[in-house]
Amino acid sequence: MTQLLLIINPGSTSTKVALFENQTQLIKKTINHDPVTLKQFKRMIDQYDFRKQTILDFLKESNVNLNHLTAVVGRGGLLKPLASGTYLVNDQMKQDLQNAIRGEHASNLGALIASAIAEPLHIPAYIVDPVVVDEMHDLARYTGMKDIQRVSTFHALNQKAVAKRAALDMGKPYDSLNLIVAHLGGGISVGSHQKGKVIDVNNALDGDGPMSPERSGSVPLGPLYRMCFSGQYTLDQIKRMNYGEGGMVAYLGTNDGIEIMKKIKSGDELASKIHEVMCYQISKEIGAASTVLKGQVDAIILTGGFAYNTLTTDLIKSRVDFIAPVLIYPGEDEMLALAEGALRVIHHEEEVKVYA
Ligand SMILES: Nc1ncnc2c1ncn2[C@@H]1O[C@H](COP(=O)(O)OP(=O)(O)OP(=O)(O)O)[C@@H](O)[C@H]1O
Ligand SMILES: CCCC(=O)O
Repeated sequence: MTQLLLIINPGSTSTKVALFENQTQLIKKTINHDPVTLKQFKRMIDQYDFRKQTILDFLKESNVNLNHLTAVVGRGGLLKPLASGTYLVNDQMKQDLQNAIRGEHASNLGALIASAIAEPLHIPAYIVDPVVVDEMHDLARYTGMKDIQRVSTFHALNQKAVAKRAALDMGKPYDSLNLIVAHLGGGISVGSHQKGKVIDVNNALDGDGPMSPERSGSVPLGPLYRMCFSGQYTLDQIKRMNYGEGGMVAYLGTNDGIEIMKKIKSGDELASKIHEVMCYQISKEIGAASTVLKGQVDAIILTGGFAYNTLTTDLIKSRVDFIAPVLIYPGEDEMLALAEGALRVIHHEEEVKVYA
């Protein structure tokens, strides 16, 4: 039977919308949001009406008859730690997202907008592999500060989708392989996939791991806490140095990979240096992940927007290809992964999970 699925993927800089007939993408649009427009909204939830309207406008322009939809699928946000899978959007989930119980992120809007569109049509809304998928082993949860625990927050949807695609291309089941997946997007996460489970990963949102186009990644704690208590900065300013205004954008004034590549090609030495620093830090994180997997690594996978750049992938490759073959899957597979997650539960191949 034909299933018509509306897919909604809110990112920090854009909202991606697609319509799938079963596994076939019929239409897709990436609606890029002007940073000045987004800056007007204090909290992520304040963007709800704006983002929802842009989606509805696109569906109207594309003459999509909403009455023909079978389900709406959104990218899942900062919820309680969850097992990988497809979840029905329910009241508890919506309440937790509205209250941002685990923090602010654009993906928090995925379930809320999906549900608002699905409810009047009396069809289900789902999320798949939200950013809080937690398969971390016990050792990875500890830090040297007794009161601080590491939590799993990463590009779970794309990391899982691309790892499964690579496994298919390698002719082996995903759960028989050890893979290191580095998602190189606006944020950067490097996951250690051990036989189908992401047993360790840097927290891409919370100042852990390599710097990224718009995040600081890990910094030494001493200078950071002295800054925090110097009286010169507000909490909000410090947060922005870590998230949104940290990393490449702090040095180069832009988080746009294409613009950064243009700068490098035109001989901008600072751009070239900072790009090399980012690649060095990503390589170090991959090296660390190889110890998590005790050196038994079948492949290293580079994915996300920055994996389109051969300059980036070559620099990383030159430092890590002694560990395992490096495979490049540029961009993301998130829209198909969302559609497939919903189809698996619609076809009863997998049981739908309930958020509590
Ligand atoms: N062809 C390209 N060449 C260089 N950089 C690119 C290219 N395409 C995208 N990028 C860069 O990749 C980054 C975004 O990657 P991606 O879409 O994977 O991000 P994300 O973290 O999933 O989410 P968001 O889009 O919300 O930042 C941006 O810095 C973008 O400029
Ligand atoms: C938490 C993963 C998503 C991101 O880094 O934006």
